[in-house]
Amino acid sequence: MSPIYIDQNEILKRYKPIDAHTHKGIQGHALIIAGSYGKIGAAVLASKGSLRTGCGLVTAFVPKCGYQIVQIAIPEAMVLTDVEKKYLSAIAFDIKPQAVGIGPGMGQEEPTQKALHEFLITNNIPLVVDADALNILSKNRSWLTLLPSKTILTPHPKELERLIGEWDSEEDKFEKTIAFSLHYDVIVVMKGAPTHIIDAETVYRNTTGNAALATAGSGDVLTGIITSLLAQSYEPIDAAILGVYLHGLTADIALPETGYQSFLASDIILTIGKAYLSLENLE
Ligand SMILES: NC(=O)C1=CN([C@@H]2O[C@H](COP(=O)(O)OP(=O)(O)OC[C@H]3O[C@@H](n4cnc5c(N)ncnc54)[C@H](O)[C@@H]3O)[C@@H](O)[C@H]2O)[C@@H](O)CC1
Ligand SMILES: Nc1ncnc2c1ncn2[C@@H]1O[C@H](COP(=O)(O)OP(=O)(O)O)[C@@H](O)[C@H]1O
Ligand SMILES: [Mg+2]
Repeated sequence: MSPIYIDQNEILKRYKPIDAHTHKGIQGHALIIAGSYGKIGAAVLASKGSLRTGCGLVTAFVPKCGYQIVQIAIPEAMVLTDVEKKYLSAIAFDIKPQAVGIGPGMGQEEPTQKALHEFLITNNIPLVVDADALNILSKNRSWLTLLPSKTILTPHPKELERLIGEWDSEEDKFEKTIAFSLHYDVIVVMKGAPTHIIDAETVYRNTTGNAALATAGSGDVLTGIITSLLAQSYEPIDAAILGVYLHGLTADIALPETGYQSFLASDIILTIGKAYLSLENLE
């Protein structure tokens, strides 16, 4: 297994500069399904990450307790609420998003597990699956076959272990993840230092990012970034590659100002603009 390095060359092959005549109606609508009582912040971080990455519209689907929080934290986002107060129990919406990001801060209550199952049975919108949605799938492995082809899964190492089982070496970890990607026809973003992306037998290795990203919510923001790119019509593999690269690049750009310790997940969101601008300068 020799990886393809995700560097400036790989990014410029994939990056699509903005069309001067675009408008919010064709710039992509991302739906973020996330949050539970005490973890509405995860929905806020993912939704804000989506908006800053350039999709035209973002809707957050959250439990009722998240309504005011998201509206106040992000006036640009629209909010739909579940019937339940503290957790998700029935995922229903009458909008037509081009991509859905599901899982950050969602918890694993029984009704939430059922809601995810029912959503997956009918959903055919391109999907990013993270955090508790991954943990629920690990507990209900037969539901993995319901994922649309080339769904993007974004596990951190513990979530990956829950999905593929324990590994006894790095090589074994990659072999198991490749087998998983092939079996379920999904893209696996193996988050870490560095992050690898597995698309069937192809392995990509990211070249951006640093230890400043070891902070609460940085994965939630990545989910928002990749969902936004997917909503903007990037192919799933390109959304995963560009998303992971931009996410890491924000930490590299911000580091001289924040240092490792004081960097927050919100700084990723604030620095996405500079990360994009650095791509424009490369062209
Ligand atoms: N502000 C918020 O609302 C936040 C909500 N969050 C949500 O909280 C829920 C729980 O997420 P967690 O990831 O904390 O819980 P998990 O139980 O999935 O993961 C934590 C465990 O994984 C291990 N781990 C994590 N990253 C690792 C790495 N790079 N290498 C080795 N081990 C690693 C940790 O040591 C720990 O044992 C998720 O739904 C998540 O989205 C978190 O993102 C934190 C912020
Ligand atoms: N030391 C590190 N170097 C580079 N990237 C890191 C490091 N630690 C964490 N990250 C990145 O930060 C993100 C953490 O995601 P995750 O663990 O899901 O966070 P959370 O669930 O709190 O949002 C991943 O994208 C991971 O690759
Ligand atoms: Mg996470």
